[in-house]
Amino acid sequence: MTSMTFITGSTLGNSEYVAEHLSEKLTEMGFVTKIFHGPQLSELNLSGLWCVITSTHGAGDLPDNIKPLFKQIIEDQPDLSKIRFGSIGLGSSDYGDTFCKGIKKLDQQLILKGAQRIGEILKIDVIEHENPEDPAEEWIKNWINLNKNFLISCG
Ligand SMILES: Cc1cc2nc3c(=O)[nH]c(=O)nc-3n(C[C@H](O)[C@H](O)[C@H](O)COP(=O)(O)O)c2cc1C
Repeated sequence: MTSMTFITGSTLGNSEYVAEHLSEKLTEMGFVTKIFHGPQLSELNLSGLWCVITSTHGAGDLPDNIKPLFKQIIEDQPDLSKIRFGSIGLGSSDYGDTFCKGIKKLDQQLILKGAQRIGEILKIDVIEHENPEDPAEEWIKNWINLNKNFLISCG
């Protein structure tokens, strides 16, 4: 059975709802999922599939609950080369240049530490999408397809 780790950063809960929704969908497809809301690096298995979902707050900042993980990734320099991941950002285009800047920062650090991003970052504009779960569900179906060969090799 394939495992998927969801990691969220959230202030108001929207990113957490998206993770919970996607986790349910993947469970229906036979995945074993785990969700971590603002985890410490030490809690995470540094291999396999990750889906990182975070909003942006302040002036392009990550939410407070995922700042410790972001800092640990920069400072502890973990080897993330056994991770394949997807990135989802929630933000509002009202914020102009800082639209979805949080996920861009985190995504960049994961790649710098050797993790391989599959597919493009999904940036969900909450102005356009009253239910961010909808574009996220579409995206993850495509993302699973992009990982098909890897999933087959996992058995
Ligand atoms: C005080 C505040 C600052 C925000 N700053 C940004 C920002 O700089 N860029 C952005 O894309 N969205 C920004 N947003 C929008 C949030 O990212 C958006 O509302 C998102 O759905 C919140 O998700 P969450 O509940 O998971 O934190 C901001 C929202 C608030 C309330």
